Amino acid sequence: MSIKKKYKGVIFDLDGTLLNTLGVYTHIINMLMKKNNFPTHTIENYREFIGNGTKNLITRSIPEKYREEKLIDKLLNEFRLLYENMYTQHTEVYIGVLDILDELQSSEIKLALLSNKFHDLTCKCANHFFPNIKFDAIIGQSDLYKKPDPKGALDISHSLKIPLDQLVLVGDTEVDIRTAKNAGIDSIAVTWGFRKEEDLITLSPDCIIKNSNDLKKYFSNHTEIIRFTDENCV
Ligand SMILES: O=C(O)COP(=O)(O)O
Repeated sequence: MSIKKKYKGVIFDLDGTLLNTLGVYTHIINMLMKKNNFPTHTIENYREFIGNGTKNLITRSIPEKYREEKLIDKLLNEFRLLYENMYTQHTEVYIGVLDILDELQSSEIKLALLSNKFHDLTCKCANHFFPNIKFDAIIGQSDLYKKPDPKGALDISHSLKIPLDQLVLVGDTEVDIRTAKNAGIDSIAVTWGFRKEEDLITLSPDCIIKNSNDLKKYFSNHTEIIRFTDENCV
C-alpha cells in the first residue's frame, strides 16, 4: 500500500470559512454609516470589502472623500464596542463545519484558528460558537499578526511542533491563500464564504472545495497517520 503524506494540523480561517459573519458586519457598519450620514451598503458590498481586517473594511465603507485616519480610528473603536456586544447575533456556523471540527479533534489532528478579526474578538467567537472544540492555537489580528503576513502560520507551526509540510490552511479569500503560500504550507480554498470560485482559482490553491461534505471526505483521505509498509523497511 502506498503511503499518503498527511496533515497533522489544520489552520482554519474564521470569517467566511467557519462562521458566516456577513449579517453582523452589515448590521454594525450600516449603523455607523447612518450615524455619520454616509450611504449604507448591501450585504453583497460587504462580502467584497471583508477579508483584510476590520480597519480596511471600515475604510472601504466610508465615502472616499471622508477617509481620514482620525475618523477611521473613531469608527473602528465604535465598531469594536458594538461587536463586543453583538458578536453572537446575525452570525451562523456554516453547515457541516462543526462535524468536521469534531471529527478532526477526535482523530487527534491539531486545530488552529488564524483570523484577521481582532485577537480578543476571535477568541470570544471561538469560545461562543465552538465551545466543545479545543483549538491548539488561536491567532487573531494584532500589531504582530495580520494575514497575508505568514508570521501567524509560521508561529502556529512552531508552537504546535508540526512541520510546514504537515500543515494545511483552509480559507475562503485571496488573503488566506496568499498567507498559506507565503508560509510555504498547503492551502484549501472553500467556495461557500466571501469570494467566488473563479476568483479563488486564479490564486492556484492546492485544492478547491465547494461544500462541507467534500471537505470532510478530503480530510478523511489526507489526515491518516503515516504507516510504513514492509517494502519501506530496510
Ligand atoms: O475580519 C476580517 O477581515 C476577516 O477575518 P478572517 O481572517 O477570519 O476571514
